Amino acid sequence: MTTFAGRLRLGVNIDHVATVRNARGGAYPCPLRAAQVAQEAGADGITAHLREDRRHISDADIDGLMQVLTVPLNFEMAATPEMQAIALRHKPHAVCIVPEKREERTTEGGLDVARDENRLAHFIAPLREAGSRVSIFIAADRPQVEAAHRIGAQVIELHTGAYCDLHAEGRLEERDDELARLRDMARFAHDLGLEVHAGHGLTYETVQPVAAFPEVMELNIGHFLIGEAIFRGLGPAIAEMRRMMDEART
Ligand SMILES: CC(=O)[C@@H](O)[C@H](O)COP(=O)(O)O
Ligand SMILES: NCC(=O)COP(=O)(O)O
Repeated sequence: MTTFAGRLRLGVNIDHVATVRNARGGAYPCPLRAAQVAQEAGADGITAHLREDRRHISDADIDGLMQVLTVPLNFEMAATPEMQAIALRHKPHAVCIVPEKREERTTEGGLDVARDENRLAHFIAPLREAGSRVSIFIAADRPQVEAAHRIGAQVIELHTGAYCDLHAEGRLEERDDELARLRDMARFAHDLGLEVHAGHGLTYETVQPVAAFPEVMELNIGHFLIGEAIFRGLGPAIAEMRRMMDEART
């Protein structure tokens, strides 16, 4: 039987507060302060991606988040020994394994779990044993969902970047096709027993159709909210996203 538990959670990604800070190399704006504001504005969790090149979030940011957060940390990382050691030291609530390329501007696609199944199964086992929920960031692609399930992940996060890009480019038929793929894979993953999250590139214009999928338990949203904070402040920007998510779910 299909069951859907709890309200849709909002994870606020604070990476790009660190991007602005790092543009000048100083201490502000402070990602920890952003996390605290996000918590107060209704974020159910904080997401931070410690990239191998440390272009935004730093090791010290992760240390600080582990100390100050009162909501769960979703620690995004590449499947490398260095990142595994950091995750095992901190034991965050959740670890989301993402693909990473030095030359990319942002996370361009989902992880190819199907191609790297054996290695990834061994890679995530100790993270699960340490108590972190393991999530895999993938495209809306059935073989990838099946492979994520086989390796023992508890969660998948569906990459919504393609859907959002197609919307921004006005390619509306293709956008709707991608949205249909996201909906089908959310359903399929849920029926396999995986918890389903989604995120990347979501905005006020694109969030509601994804928030309306009953199988989706969490959305992770960052870049747009940090940009919107310039105009209305971080707390109000998050509160409006929260309101739109709730509206889509009713
Ligand atoms: C994995 C993911 O979607 C987010 O971490 C997003 O990538 C934000 O970080 P970047 O902008 O560095 O890709
Ligand atoms: N995993 C997606 C995420 O954390 C937020 O992505 P974005 O909203 O910064 O593109």
